[in-house]
Parts: sequence; structure tokens; C-alpha cells
Amino acid sequence: MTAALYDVAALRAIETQASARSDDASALMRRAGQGAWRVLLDRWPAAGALLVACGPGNNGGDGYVLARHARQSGRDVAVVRVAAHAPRGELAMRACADYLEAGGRVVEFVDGELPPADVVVDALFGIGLARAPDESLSALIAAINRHPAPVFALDVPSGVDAVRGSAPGVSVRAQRTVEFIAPKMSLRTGIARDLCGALQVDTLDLDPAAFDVAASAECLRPSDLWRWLAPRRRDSHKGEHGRVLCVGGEHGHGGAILLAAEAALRSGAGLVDVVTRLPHVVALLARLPEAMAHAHADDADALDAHFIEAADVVMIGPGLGQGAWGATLFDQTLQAGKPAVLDADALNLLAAKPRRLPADTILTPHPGEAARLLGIDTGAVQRDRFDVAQRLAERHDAVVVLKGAGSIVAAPGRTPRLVDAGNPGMAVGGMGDVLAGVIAALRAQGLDAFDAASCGALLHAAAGDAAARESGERGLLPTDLMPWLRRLANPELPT
Ligand SMILES: NC(=O)C1=CN([C@@H]2O[C@H](COP(=O)(O)OP(=O)(O)OC[C@H]3O[C@@H](n4cnc5c(N)ncnc54)[C@H](O)[C@@H]3O)[C@@H](O)[C@H]2O)[C@@H](O)CC1
Ligand SMILES: [K+]
Repeated sequence: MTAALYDVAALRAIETQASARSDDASALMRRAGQGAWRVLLDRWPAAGALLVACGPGNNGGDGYVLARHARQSGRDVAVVRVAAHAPRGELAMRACADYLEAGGRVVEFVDGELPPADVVVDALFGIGLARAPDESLSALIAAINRHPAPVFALDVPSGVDAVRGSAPGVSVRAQRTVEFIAPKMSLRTGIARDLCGALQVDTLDLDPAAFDVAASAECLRPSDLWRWLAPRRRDSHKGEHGRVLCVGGEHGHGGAILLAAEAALRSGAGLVDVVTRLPHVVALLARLPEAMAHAHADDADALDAHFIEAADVVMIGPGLGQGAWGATLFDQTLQAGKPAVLDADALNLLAAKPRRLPADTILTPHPGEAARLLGIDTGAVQRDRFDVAQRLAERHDAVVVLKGAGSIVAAPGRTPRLVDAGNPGMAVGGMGDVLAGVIAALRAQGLDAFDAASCGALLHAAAGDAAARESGERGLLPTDLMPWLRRLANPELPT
């Protein structure tokens, strides 16, 4: 079963349901602080000296509970806090009082460096962060990040806005984060994915009935691939595995369309046609004789209608350019209304001249292309990735794969999906071309647009992870994914 992810509103609803079943308001905080202490002990058993940075709300309260357990276990503990942000809420004040009563020590942070410690626990802010940290908090966060000890964040690395998954100001960079109650969708995409370090969830032993809240997103892991990639029928033929038309590769960009075509074949497309510039045809056939490559020479020439008629799916964009050649091919390719995958310059052409797209078109923008499509800047895309993916899907009535760390698949009226795989080695030219080819091949093999986009993004990320495990992230090339696409597109094979 795939894992459910939640937004902050859903988490608050779960918390409310759980609290309504208990007459002890502080029970959840006690479990959170104690659970986090157990994680710390498990992860850093030799840690003798701890610094616990506590904020004014319930996240700080969790920190005081942890600090009390650590102290009662004989560790050398100090709570660090900014004087102006001492505990405010009733629960946090009580947790602080219990810590002090147990002989706990509090250090007021003014500026400069923190004292030595084996682990720094970050309990400044959790899901309640309401704005960018002020100057004094920013100085404390910067000192935490400079500290040589590993940083262990409670619920959310402080400074990350858990509603949107971005950081409005300075943020703690954790080595490990323990989330309370349920996994948050926002922490698994964009910059938050980096700031959290390793993520783990503590459900606080809540009654399962408290989780009677709809998931806000669905988390896709490589083990989900079998959902969409059943073994083939023994009597199937190439026509049943779909024919993909790949259009692109303006002068100087022949590699992009080659990568897309090869990825489509390695992901199981039965037949692949490529329409590209004449000089690329020779190179393409030399590397990939299985593709059927056709030269499209003149800017104004009509594309041979046969290619489009024969295709089950058209994939346009890699290396297409935005000149007359690309723009004419873009118009002609979309005219027949075939299922389409639009990538790269096809997205830029769409941004420049919005148009009605064939039903169930798949768009695969990176953040820059998404920004152009919405007329906003790239920073605004990254500040709220789930929202942007959904808005884009609704604006174009299309399926959208918003690429980047933690790719998001969105479609109108559907619960979004998050791809929990992939690595920074994949941030290299040509990776997106591979993704477009993979998605087109899966669509041609009969998956609907939302599933083809989901399965394709997952297969691509999992292949990238497998290739990185083999030889590392730095220097990873899109062509390194090809054997892994094939391997992982057959999940019935023993691992
Ligand atoms: N949701 C739950 O069921 C549970 C929550 N717990 C903890 O409680 C946290 C949420 O608690 P809260 O809602 O109190 O939120 P936080 O503790 O995250 O912070 C809210 C407090 O910080 C202040 N604040 C927000 N942004 C600020 C800023 N930039 N500068 C200065 N002050 C700022 C607010 O005014 C408020 O006092 C969770 O993240 C988790 O750690 C746990 O105790 C366990 C149960
Ligand atoms: K925190």
C-alpha cells in the first residue's frame, strides 16, 4: 500500500481528534518528547552532552520534555533559548517548569558560538512557524548550523514553513528529523527535502481512528512500480506496446531527442519514430538502430501526416528550439489531438502562446518552465511546489510533473502524488529528456495520463538512484539510466 502524506491542516485535524479522545492535554507532548529522546539514544548512544534549542510553542515544549529525559538519564544537558522567545503556551510552560524542577539548566543565547555538545537538538519551531525568524532567532539558527555536532530536529527543521515546504528566512539544516503523528507532504519536496536530512516518523501511538482524515498527497516509492508494470502477455506483439512519435532536436540539440527516444525504447515502447533535423538522423541511427528516424528539413514544410496518424502518443520538446522550425512542428504535432507529452521548448512555446491542449496532455516542467507557464519567478515556484503543480494542472487541464527534488505529479481533481526517490546526481543536462521519453512510452503502453506520469517519474527517479548507488552521484549521466530503466521496468525480476 502506498503511504499517505498530510498537510498541516490535516495534521491539526488528526491532533484534534486524538486530543478529543484524551482528557490529558499534555499526553501527546510527553510522548513526542520521550519518543524523540528514544530516537536520539538509538542514533547517538554515546552522546554525553546535549544542547536543546527550545522555542516558545509546543515544539519547544517537546524539546523541554526531551531535555528532562536526557537529564534524568545522567546526560549533561543545557536548554538554549532566546530571552524574547521563552515558553508562551500553557503546555510548553508546564514542560519547561518540569525540566527546571528536575534541575535542568537554561542558557540564554545572545550571539556568537554555542557551547560544545555531542548532539544539538532543534526544538525552536515546528508546524507553527508563522513568519521568517527575527534577527536574534536567525543568529541562534546560524550558530546551530555552524556547530560541529550533528543536528537533530523535532518535527520540522526550524525555519521551514511546513505548510509550503520552503524557508521564508534562515533555517536549521538537520542531519535527522523525527516527524510527529504522520509524514508531512511539504517536507519531501524542494529545499525542505534537503534541510530535513534523514526523515523518520513517530506516530505517538495514536488511536488509528484518529487518522480518519483524507490523505493530502500520496507518496510513491520504488516498491510501487509493480502497480503499473505487470508482466507482459506471452502473445503480445509490438503494436500493442505502443508507438511513440518523438519530435525535436533543432540544430545543436540532437542529443536531447536521441535520449528521449532511447529512454522510450528502454521503457518498453513497441515502436519509436523520431522527427528531427537531417544531420541528427545519421547520428541517431548509429546509436539507436531500433528507432525510425526521419529528417524534417525546412522550417515551413508540413510534417508528414502519416507520422502523427501512426502514433499512439506524441512527445514533443527535447531540443526543439523556439524558432520557426520548432514552432511549426509544435503546431502541427498537436493539431491531430493525439495523447501528448510536452517537455522543454514545447513548454516554452506554450508559455509564449497559450492554447487549448489535447485532452489528458502531460506537461513535464522544471521549476523555470513552470514559472514561465504561470508568469511568476522560479523562486515563487519553489516556495510552494504542491500549490504550483496543482495550479498549473488546472490552468491547462493537464497532468503536470513538476520536476526537481521530490517531483510532484498533479492533475485536476486528483490527490497529488510525490515521488520519494531521485538524487542530486540527476541534476544534469539531458535527464529531463529521458523522463519525457519514459512517460511517453508508458502512456503508449496503455496507462492513463496520470498513471503514466506517476509511474514514469518514479521509474526515472528509481533508475537514477540505482545508477548512483553503482558509481556515485557526481558524474552521473542520463545514458547511465538506460540499463536501469529496463531493469526496473520489469519489477517481476528478482532483486
Ligand atoms: N500537532 C500535534 O498533535 C502535536 C504537536 N506537537 C508539537 O507542537 C508543534 C506545534 O506547536 P505550535 O502550534 O505551538 O507551534 P510551534 O511550536 O511550531 O511554534 C508556534 C509558536 O511560535 C511563535 N512563532 C511562530 N513563528 C515565529 C517566529 N518566526 N518568530 C517568533 N515566534 C514565532 C508563535 O507565536 C507560537 O507561539 C509541532 O510541530 C510539534 O513539534 C507535539 O507536542 C506533539 C503533538
Ligand atoms: K524544530
